[in-house]
Amino acid sequence: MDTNIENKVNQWLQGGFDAETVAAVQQLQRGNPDELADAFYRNLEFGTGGLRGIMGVGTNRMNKYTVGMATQGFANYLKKAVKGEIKIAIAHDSRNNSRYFAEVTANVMAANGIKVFLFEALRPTPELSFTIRHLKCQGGIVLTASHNPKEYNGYKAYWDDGGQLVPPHDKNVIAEVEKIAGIDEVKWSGGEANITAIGKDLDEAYLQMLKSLSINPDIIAAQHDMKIVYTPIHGTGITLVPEILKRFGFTNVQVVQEQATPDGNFPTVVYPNPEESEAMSMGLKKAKELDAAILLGTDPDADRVGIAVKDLKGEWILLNGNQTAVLLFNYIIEGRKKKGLSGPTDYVGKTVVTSDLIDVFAAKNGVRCYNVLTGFKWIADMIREKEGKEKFICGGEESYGYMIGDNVRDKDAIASVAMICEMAAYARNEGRSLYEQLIDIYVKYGFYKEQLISITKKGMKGADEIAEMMRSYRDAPPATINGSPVVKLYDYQLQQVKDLKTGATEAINLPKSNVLQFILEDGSKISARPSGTEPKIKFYFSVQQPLAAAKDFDQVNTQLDERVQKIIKDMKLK
Ligand SMILES: O=P([O-])(O)O[C@H]1O[C@H](COP(=O)(O)O)[C@@H](O)[C@H](O)[C@H]1O
Ligand SMILES: [Mg+2]
Repeated sequence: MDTNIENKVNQWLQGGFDAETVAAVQQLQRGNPDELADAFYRNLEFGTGGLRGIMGVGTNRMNKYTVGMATQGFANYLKKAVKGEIKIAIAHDSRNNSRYFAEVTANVMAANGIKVFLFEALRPTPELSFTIRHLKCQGGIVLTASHNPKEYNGYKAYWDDGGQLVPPHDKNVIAEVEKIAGIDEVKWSGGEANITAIGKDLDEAYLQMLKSLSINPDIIAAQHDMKIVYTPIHGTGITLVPEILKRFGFTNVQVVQEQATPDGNFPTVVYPNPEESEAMSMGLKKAKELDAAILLGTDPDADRVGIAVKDLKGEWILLNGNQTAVLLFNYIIEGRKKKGLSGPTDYVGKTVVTSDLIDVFAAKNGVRCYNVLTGFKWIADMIREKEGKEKFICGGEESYGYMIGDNVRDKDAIASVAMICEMAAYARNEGRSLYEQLIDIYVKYGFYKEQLISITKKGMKGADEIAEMMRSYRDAPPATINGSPVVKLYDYQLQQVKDLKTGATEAINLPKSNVLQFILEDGSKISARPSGTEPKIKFYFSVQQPLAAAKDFDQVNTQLDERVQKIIKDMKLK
């Protein structure tokens, strides 16, 4: 065995870990050397969304010790970076061990003399972001692995603006964590008096803020009985989604009862991820039965939301994250304009792998649109940088995350559900459906079609394979894809975009990231990047074409679909 792994394993066998942990390590040693290597070959790292890993023993797993060491490192850094009193807020989702890890985190922070506001029970991630700002904390943590499978848990870490850690703070926290030689350097307990339970008051403040986001409350009043089906998929959404819909004025909200109870085993789904059609199937069934206007489903920590609506033939379809983002951004931009709320410095934010249709209609409406790297923390980072200079309106990304206004600095499914329902009510009031609305946008600005493929490659070996795939695309980019020449190559690792015809290069003004984008002569765009939260490599496809009239929708839709399939085939991804 690798000596690095061996050393770490020995440390866990001898270093004062509890008997149960030691026994579990020994059992892996005896029965499952591959699993043992995977559990110890590296330390859990801060990725796109903080720490995330499978629960179990080992340095590469989520457990009391890795959570405790991360927290001690975070505490050490906070103490160095902040002058005066330090306050932090802590929340958790419905996963197994989330409450326990939240208590471990609270105890370690408190034992370090930090004042802790700990939510009394599960709450949505965006509420934690709001709470940091509301209570003027210097940082915060949510114990959640978001939409990952049930074996996972995670640790989203926040700074004083309510956004997840970005450089230099993320690197600095990690450096502090790495300095911790062993678990006896962690202050596990002794500061209990520093912990204050929070709950209802924060809910109230957050809900009131959300209510103020409504653009057309009068239209909701007219359409209050629009039938809405909602599923929290056993997560935290149940704590606030029904309540915000009520406060927005909706009176006909049906919750999918079988998925209403928070449960870390997510017993009715394979993955608690609204991106997966399977996770939405129970909701869909109910929406069909009730002949609802819209179905919405949120992930366990209620920061992402998936929706389903009826298409032109009256069949239910799940919209992807780009389609929802397009509808939502368009509603907010146009709605603000109509209400006289827009201003000269208005801007929206999205990630580089999110539909370029948003850039197009934002520009046509006099709103700036900025692109950042994947990860909502980059949208939050941008807001902080532009604070006082430009006005943030909304943000979003293809992976079902949206943010409205800047009172929360992470994606917010509570706000999104309310706004999406308002948008559906608005369309309904005009005698239109959201699907028709989407087609109208395509006719006006161009038909953009996107698809995502994720290839799962688990463990140490999988990570190497993913790195190798990226390396070979980088070293030998394809000359053509689906018969169309690759004309531009964006390499975010090199921070440069290269015109492959002239050889000219331009700088990309974003932090380094392992992302590649191929732009084809026919306007198609293919992006590749390793996921920062799951053992996956992700490919994003985007094709486009003008749409002359709504009646041509089916035909152009088929053509664009075929183009995507051909690209996928040509790249040998299926
Ligand atoms: O997982 P969440 O919902 O907390 O969300 C986090 O991870 C998602 C997936 O990232 P990746 O493609 O690197 O796996 C990102 O899109 C999102 O911005 C980030 O906040
Ligand atoms: Mg989530």
